[in-house]
Parts: sequence; structure tokens; C-alpha cells
Amino acid sequence: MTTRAAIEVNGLRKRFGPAVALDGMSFAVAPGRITGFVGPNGAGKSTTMRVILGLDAADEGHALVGGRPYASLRRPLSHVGALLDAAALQPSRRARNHLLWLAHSQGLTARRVDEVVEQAGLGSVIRRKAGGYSLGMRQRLGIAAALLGDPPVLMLDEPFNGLDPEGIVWIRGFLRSLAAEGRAVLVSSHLMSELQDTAHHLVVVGRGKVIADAGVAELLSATAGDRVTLRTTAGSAAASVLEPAGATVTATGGDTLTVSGLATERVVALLSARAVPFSEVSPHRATLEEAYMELTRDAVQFRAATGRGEAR
Ligand SMILES: Nc1ncnc2c1ncn2[C@@H]1O[C@H](COP(=O)(O)OP(=O)(O)OP(=O)(O)O)[C@@H](O)[C@H]1O
Repeated sequence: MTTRAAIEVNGLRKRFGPAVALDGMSFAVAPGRITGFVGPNGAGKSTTMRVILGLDAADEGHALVGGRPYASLRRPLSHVGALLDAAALQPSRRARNHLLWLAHSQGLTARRVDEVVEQAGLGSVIRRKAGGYSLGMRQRLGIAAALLGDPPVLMLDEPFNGLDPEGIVWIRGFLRSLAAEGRAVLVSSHLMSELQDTAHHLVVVGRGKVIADAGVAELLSATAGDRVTLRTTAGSAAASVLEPAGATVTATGGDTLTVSGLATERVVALLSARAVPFSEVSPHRATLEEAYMELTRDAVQFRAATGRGEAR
């Protein structure tokens, strides 16, 4: 038996005039884990989320939440909670009233509002006007709103935006606890370092389609390849021993070199045999940032021009 995906996006295509926003976007989001949704500016992340929520219509393809189109969901907040634009608030309305209004529209109680306010850590400020909220507080308010209907699926567009370091630590733990409860959590972000410690799975997109759809651990090991990090004060001596043995040696800053083409043990053996001093030889550990840069190298729409190259 196959478990139905919490979100299914299938062959979405969408143009805005001449601009192709989505060009065959397809992926699935599983319950019980955090799926990072990452890609360069303009890759189509927000448009995809808007199509899933029925806020934009796709030209082709379809998106399902819990196996059904969003438009067919009765009381949608109990199926999917979303934070798309934290700034979209009525500034003169008190934050609690904003949540009460949403709750009543879905047949939910004021008690539920108080629960999500506590969950989002807004207890002390919830009676203030939303217009006076910092971006971080707005993000928390948006998350509280997304949780109102206790939905099995959560979709958050750039939820780390505007959060201070404490807020970032809070949201990482909070998202993990939501996934541990069995919910599907789709999070878009540019903060790859945050996703490294947060997401279980990544859907990497560029120019309106999926470039990679894989577990975080899998992506990291594929990026690390067979590279070895070597720390030595005798860089030239090390290169003259390792290169004839088939290695490619690249200086990566300070006394650190990256060696590719030889296994870690072989590097240690060769350097030791020729008495080349070193303080570290270890398998290269890729960061998610590196994996992302490699995957999106060809898909970036707006990267600073180098030399006489074009920006596009
Ligand atoms: N309402 C709109 N009208 C015209 N073009 C649009 C509209 N919404 C999105 N686009 C275009 O569609 C493409 C995808 O945009 P989208 O906002 O979905 O990307 P994104 O990955 O969310 O980017 P970012 O990380 O910058 O938020 C971009 O080229 C964008 O300019």
C-alpha cells in the first residue's frame, strides 16, 4: 500500500504574460517530515504555493492537498495551514482580533485562538495592534493563524524572514515538533544553513521546475564526493607528493587544501611516507549551501555578471 502524499504537485505550468513562472513543476510532500522548498529568486516557489492554495490558477497541471484540490476542501484551515505573506495584516486591528476573525470564519472557537497564541509565543503581545508588530512578531502571528485549524499540512513561505537568532532557533524546533507529530511541513527558504539543521528533505527548484528532489543526507553526500580536506603548513610539498599519485589539489584558504581523486587513508599514507607535516586530513563535509550552489549553478536567473557576461 502506498501512503498518499500530503501535497501533490503535478505538471504545473503558469505564465504571467511573457514570463514563464512554472514550467512543469512536479513534486510530492510526505507527512511526518520537513520538506525544504528552495531555489533562486523567481524560481517559482511562491507561485507554486499560491496555486496549491487556489490563489493563482495554473495554465496546466494540478495540485492536491490530502488528495483533493484546495477549492473542494470544506473548512480548508483544518486541512492546510499556510503562511504566505506575514505583512498582509490589517494594521489597525488587534492581533487577537485578526485570529478571532479567521477562527470564526472556519467555525473555530476563541479557546483555539488562545491555544495557538501560546504555541506561537505571542501571549504577552496578542492584544496589541498588528500594525505595531515587528516582522518577527508578524511571522509568529502568521504561524499561529496557520495552526488554527490543527491541520495535517503546513506550508510556510520564508518563515525565517525577519526573525532574530532566538526566533530562528524557536522556529526550527517548532517546525521539527510539528513534523514529529506527523504533519507534512513545506518550508520555502533562502537560508540554506537553517534548512541543513531543519529539513529532512529538499525540493530544489529553478526556472519553474524541480532540479533536485532528495533527502538532505543524500544530497550532502553526493556533493561531498570523494574530496578530502587537508590542513598543512607545507602546501607545496603536499601537492608535490599527492599530484603524481593522481590527486587534484586546490587551495581553499589559509592552510587548507582540498584534495580530490584520492581516498583519505591514501592521502595520510602518502604524506606520512614523505614526512610532510599536516594537522588534519578528513573526508570533506559538504554544507547544504555548497549542494545548493552546485545544483542551481545553471538555473540562476539573476547572478552578478562576471567580466563581460550578461546578468541573465
Ligand atoms: N503576479 C505576477 N505577475 C507577473 N509576474 C509574476 C507574478 N508572480 C510571479 N511572477 C513571476 O513569476 C516568476 C516566479 O516568481 P515566484 O515569486 O513564484 O518565484 P519565487 O521562487 O517565489 O521567488 P522569490 O524567492 O524571489 O520569492 C518570476 O519571474 C516572477 O517575476
